Amino acid sequence: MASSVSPTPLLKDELDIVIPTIRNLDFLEMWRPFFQPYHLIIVQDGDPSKKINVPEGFDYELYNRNDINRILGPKASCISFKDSACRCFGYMVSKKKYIYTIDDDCFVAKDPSGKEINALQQHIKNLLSPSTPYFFNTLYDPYAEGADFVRGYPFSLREGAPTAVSHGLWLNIPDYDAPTQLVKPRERNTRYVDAVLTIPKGTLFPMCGMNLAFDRELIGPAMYFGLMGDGQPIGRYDDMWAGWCTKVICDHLGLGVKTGLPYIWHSKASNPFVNLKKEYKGIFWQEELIPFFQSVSLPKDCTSVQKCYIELSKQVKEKLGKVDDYFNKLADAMVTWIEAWDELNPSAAKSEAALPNGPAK
Ligand SMILES: O=c1ccn([C@@H]2O[C@H](COP(=O)(O)OP(=O)(O)O[C@H]3O[C@@H](CO)[C@H](O)[C@H]3O)[C@@H](O)[C@H]2O)c(=O)[nH]1
Ligand SMILES: [Mn+2]
Repeated sequence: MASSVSPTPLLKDELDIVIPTIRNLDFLEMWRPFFQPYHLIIVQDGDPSKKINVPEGFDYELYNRNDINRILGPKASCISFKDSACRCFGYMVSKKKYIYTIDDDCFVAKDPSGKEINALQQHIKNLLSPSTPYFFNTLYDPYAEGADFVRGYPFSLREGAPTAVSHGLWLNIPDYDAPTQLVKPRERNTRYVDAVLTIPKGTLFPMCGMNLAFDRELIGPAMYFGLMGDGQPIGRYDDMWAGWCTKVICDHLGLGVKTGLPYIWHSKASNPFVNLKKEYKGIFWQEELIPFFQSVSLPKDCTSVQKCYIELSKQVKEKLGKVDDYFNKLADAMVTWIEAWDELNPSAAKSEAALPNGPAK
């Protein structure tokens, strides 16, 4: 039987919540019932002299730009400034097995019955149950209560693959790109789709960083949110870049990526004109980036996330450096990120991915 009815463990000592912010964190009041047991890692972006108020009763550590520069020294150059991409610093300094990252304009959503959604609990459920990247289950998540593998699903594949990423969605303000926001300024997402899907092996997806959880030990070093914001020619492609790198590495290492439940309520539409300026180059660059990631092949001796990521950075430099010099800088920053990661996580740096590479190709 694929589904299990045991209660979802809290994992309160195994999971950190990472929040990038330029605002006060009053949104936490609404999440208190779900987030209070957890340790928060707050990455304060922008002016480090600004005081960020954290509501009473939360256990947290807060890092501003001065802290990032102090901790990483010259390697701080790989952490974006004045962009939510800075959140990946929180992934690096965490010591926990799991990460949940959420934006400070995301609130508790309600399901169609009116019940408040504990997004964190659903992400934990998603991460603790296997994925099915090698064969699509038409009844969606076979490990969910009340579901299973359907007839014709090979029994040899029903053990599934370890889940590395749980990608949640958003009610109200959808994560649209600027052109779509401009054309449909009043569109709101009111559709609650009660499904969790594994993204099939060999398929990329647009990963949004607003409501995202992942197994830091399985895939953490791939979750670099790139060079965005101040001094960079592009923004709002931080999570996209991380998602494309993560997916090709998950496919290579035999790990799964899920998308769907849980929903959060995204309350604030960012300015579409500001977003257009940030996204502009990305909108045509991605027509070259996607074929690149679709054609990425990682050698068999890339048996750890770090080795995969370094190999990927070489291919980025070789194949995307000619698209724009930005990708030469990004490829170098990818290496700096891994160096910084391994410096802050020395024990993990030595561990190899002890995971099957999925069924023989
Ligand atoms: O310079 C900044 C701007 C914002 N933040 C913090 O990042 C998140 C997201 O900010 P916001 O909600 O204003 O922006 P969105 O357009 O909704 O962000 C989504 O789009 C993508 C941006 O790359 C990403 O998937 C989502 O984050 C908030 O917590 C801000 O406080 C920041 O740190 N620095
Ligand atoms: Mn937002």
